[in-house]
Amino acid sequence: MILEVDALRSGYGRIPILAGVTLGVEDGEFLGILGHNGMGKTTLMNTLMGHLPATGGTIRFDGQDITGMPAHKRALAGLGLVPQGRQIFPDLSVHENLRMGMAGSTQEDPALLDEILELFPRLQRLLDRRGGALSGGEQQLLALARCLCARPKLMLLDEPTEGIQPSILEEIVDTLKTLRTRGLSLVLVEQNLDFIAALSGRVLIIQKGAITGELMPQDLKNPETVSEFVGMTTA
Ligand SMILES: Nc1ncnc2c1ncn2[C@@H]1O[C@H](COP(=O)(O)OP(=O)(O)OP(=O)(O)O)[C@@H](O)[C@H]1O
Repeated sequence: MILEVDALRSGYGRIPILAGVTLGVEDGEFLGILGHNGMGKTTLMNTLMGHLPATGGTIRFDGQDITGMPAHKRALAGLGLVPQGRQIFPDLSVHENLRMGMAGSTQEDPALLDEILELFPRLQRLLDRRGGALSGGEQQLLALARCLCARPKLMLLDEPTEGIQPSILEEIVDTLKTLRTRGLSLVLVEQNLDFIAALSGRVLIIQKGAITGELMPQDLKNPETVSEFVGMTTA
């Protein structure tokens, strides 16, 4: 198992948000976590990455206990986060943003850059453009590509579909499927049912900071199941 999370707790100041999350991700698995606004998805991602301290429980990644490890060491160990809202550098070019993703290594690796641009042909044509001048979907592609520049074993992906047009969503699904064939593991938190169903092998439900159920991706096509488990109504 590449990730084992046991009874994980965290929050903001004295406000508890994660109330004991337990989950596991197999090597090469794509795990979806579905929940609507405010249920703790981003808090979970930030606690796994080490941007928020755990107040209880343990996180084991790739054979070691990383619960108290700082974020940059988790990144070196092979954990990558694509944050909600992308958080690319708006004043740097696409090329410079990608180089920032390689910051853990001492110099630019041209072979790695070529490998990544092959996965994201749209970015190839935009290399000199400022990050801030890209569309929302292009920024999401850049955020994904930048994360891959650190060669993560497990990628944490926080609501990538927010504000993105359908054609780019399809591109993102295809690219992630290619990465799955190359052995990447993924934890995807989302509220977009189609996107999470297209990529996940299993889907956990998060409600009020706890995992409350597990569905198979095909279950998400059934509006009754979704409203029963997630409290969401499908459009
Ligand atoms: N910096 C913060 N300080 C205090 N409370 C916060 C902070 N960030 C988030 N929260 C609260 O924590 C809870 C969980 O938020 P979180 O962002 O993890 O949810 P989410 O499932 O990712 O939702 P969304 O889709 O809206 O991002 C919410 O009640 C939110 O108001």
